[in-house]
Amino acid sequence: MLPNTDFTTTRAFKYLADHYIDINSKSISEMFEFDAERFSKFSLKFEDILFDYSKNRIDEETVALLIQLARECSLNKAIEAMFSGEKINATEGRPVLHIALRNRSNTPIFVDGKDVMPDVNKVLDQMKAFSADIISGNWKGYTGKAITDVVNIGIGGSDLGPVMVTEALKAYKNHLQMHFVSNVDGTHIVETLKGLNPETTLFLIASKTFTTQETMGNAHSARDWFLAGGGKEADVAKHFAALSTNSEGVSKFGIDTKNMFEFWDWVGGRYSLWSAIGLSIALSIGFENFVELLSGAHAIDEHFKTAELEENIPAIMALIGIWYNNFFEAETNAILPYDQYMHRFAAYFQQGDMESNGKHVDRNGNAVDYSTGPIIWGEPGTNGQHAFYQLIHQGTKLIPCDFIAPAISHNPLGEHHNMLLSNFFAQTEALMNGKTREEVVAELKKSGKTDEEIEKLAPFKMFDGNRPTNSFLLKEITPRSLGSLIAMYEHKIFVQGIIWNIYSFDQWGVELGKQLAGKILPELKDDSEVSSHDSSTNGLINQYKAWR
Ligand SMILES: O=P(O)(O)OC[C@H]1O[C@@](O)(CO)[C@@H](O)[C@@H]1O
Repeated sequence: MLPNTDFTTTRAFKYLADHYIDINSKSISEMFEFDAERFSKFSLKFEDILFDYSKNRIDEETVALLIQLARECSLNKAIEAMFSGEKINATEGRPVLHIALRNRSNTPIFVDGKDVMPDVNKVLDQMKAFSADIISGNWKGYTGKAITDVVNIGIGGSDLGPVMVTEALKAYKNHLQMHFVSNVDGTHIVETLKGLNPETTLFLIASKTFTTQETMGNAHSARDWFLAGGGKEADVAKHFAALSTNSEGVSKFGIDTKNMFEFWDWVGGRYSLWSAIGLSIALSIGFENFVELLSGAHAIDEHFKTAELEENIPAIMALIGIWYNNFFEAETNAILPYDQYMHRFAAYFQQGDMESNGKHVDRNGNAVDYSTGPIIWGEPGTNGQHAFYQLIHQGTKLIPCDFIAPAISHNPLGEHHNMLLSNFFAQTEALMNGKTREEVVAELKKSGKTDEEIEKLAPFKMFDGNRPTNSFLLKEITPRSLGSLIAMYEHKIFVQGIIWNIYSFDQWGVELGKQLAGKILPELKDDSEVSSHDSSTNGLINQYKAWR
């Protein structure tokens, strides 16, 4: 069982509340001034990833108290419970074992007395063979042509992970054109299928439950498109595969279950890219690179399981996040990858983090009286600098930021990477140091402004600084390093959920909207006036009917 501690009643919490006053009496830049060793004290390296957390509003006492907090919340016991297959997803009665999907050491992991690894490896072998067939052109469509385009149809965890990884690892892609359809808005599938040839298109219907409205709607439309384009019912098996836990639903849809790649209910949707859901990744970058991705994540799993908390990167990430979330009342966390290929990384962790820890009830079923999951957002650098960095630098909200960058670009072009990285380094420095009034006045004087102009302008050009950031510098974004980075964030989410005493692996909050949509859909079938809702919903529906 998971521990069940109210972290706000721990001694560490009380000490941290007192320490908050102390840490606010000094700035990050002052702490650097007084400690030449600060960078080495507050940075960790894992293989070719440097995690620098020194530009935070912390000192050694902060870190010690945060680690004490983790200990008082029995974090290590919780880690052990997850890795040993305990049913820690208690409201669904399931283990949480995405770590088994990438368990490259093949140590047995038991669920209900059965080692799951043989099944995991069986599906990996099936993915390997299938990927090789498609990539090599051995697999032929109904007119005998090789597959050229792959369309993954899925949403949430059945889309965001494959999209993020295939984009982040585009430098490793082969000749196959990858497409992703997720939204039930007809535009998404219509625009995606434009220009595709049914003879050479493979559809992956990615759905853990095989019941999700958007995915099933798009899957049926894809099949209609295929049949309208010349395919026959008998040809569906050559152009459709399913990635799911629901074999009954798959065969009911008409997909040959030999083209079904199964996974299990102990894989959460937002943690499923390592499973059969990752088939589009393997098709795009090759199975060997997919295994490298798994291996990178597995290396972090071992690190997370064994490293002392003081050197445990996911634990430190999580604890610093709790420091800002629960003591500085920071409501959001920005993830800012300085790499264009990583443009969907923040979006991926919007689901990963917010669907895991966006909870208001603790593990006893009681409403919490403290803040839980942060709002995750972000865009690649340097674009964000021209969009929302004004608020991060001079706004009234504290926004802890994670900056991520590779030292080596996959597209070295002149000075571009130096320009990109100069911004990566400068932004965290600027957020920390700010700009004092004296510096502003000196600058304005030098530019020839009069004293009166300086007096007027100075307040607007000052930066109070002391705005915290983490920096992740990767040697290069490779399948392995990306796998490690994703796993770091996954385990950060786990640690925060344990300390907030919430269940991070169910998602009951997504059900109500779906239920109400299911009630409204039949009302939209005809043009009769609707009056079964509040006046706003009735008004909106009836205007929709009048206009459509
Ligand atoms: O993979 P599937 O079963 O189609 O679910 C898709 C997504 O829908 C959810 O909102 C759950 O309903 C996400 O948790 C999940 O990743």
